[in-house]
Amino acid sequence: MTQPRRSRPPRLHGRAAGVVLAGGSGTRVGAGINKAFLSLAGRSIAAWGLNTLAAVEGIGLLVFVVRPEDLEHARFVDSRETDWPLEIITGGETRQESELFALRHLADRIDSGAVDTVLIHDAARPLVSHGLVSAVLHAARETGGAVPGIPADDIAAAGPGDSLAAGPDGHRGALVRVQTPQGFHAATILDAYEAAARDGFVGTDTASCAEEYTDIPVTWVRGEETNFKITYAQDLLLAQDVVSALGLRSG
Ligand SMILES: C[C@](O)(CO)[C@H](O)COP(=O)(O)O
Repeated sequence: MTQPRRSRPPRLHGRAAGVVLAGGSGTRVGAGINKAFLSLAGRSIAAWGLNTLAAVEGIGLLVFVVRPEDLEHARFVDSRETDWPLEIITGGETRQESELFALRHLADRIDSGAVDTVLIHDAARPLVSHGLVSAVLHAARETGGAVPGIPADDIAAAGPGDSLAAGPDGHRGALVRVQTPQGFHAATILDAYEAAARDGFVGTDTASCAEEYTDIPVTWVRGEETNFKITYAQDLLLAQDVVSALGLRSG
């Protein structure tokens, strides 16, 4: 059931921009529509992450990246499921291209200094916590780039180039399972994506492009097991269980 629409406070302050990516087909979940718009405890999967990012001090605007065929769904999320206005744009053929389009959408505000940091998040990770978004934002502001990660203790060894620069709890250089949101100094990551576009580079996530095209020592903060990505139908069932077990609500 959809929540009643609430009035939108004239809030958006802060120089960080949140970007939520729902530009893939998201069909492996097998529901016939993009998983980002499936319902999780009364709101779309995408709305959960959007509302969490919106609540974080320092995030001043939200860009929601969707496929052209999902624009109607996105407008519904904007008008009925989030309290803050979304800037809805259409993405590209790949994640890399969708990120590029989001950064270009912000380019004027990045150039003017109105946006200093960008946090890029998967719509398919609805249960990211306020604390984790905040931690990534703070770390990104300190170091230029930060991602959430969970040490992959079950993997025996990390080869050179497989690891991030530094992380918490003595896990420096450890191999980690990377999540989102991934936060970066805005002007640096915009330049990186423009350079990558010129080269035809296609990375797997924001950190991979940063590692290829910037000198930022991408650091990581401890991620959360509950911040898993919904890919298959069973992931949605798990998310529903987590929501009810932890008594979570969106917005
Ligand atoms: C960025 C990411 O969430 C890291 O785990 C993951 O690579 C996203 O994959 P997707 O196929 O672009 O959703």
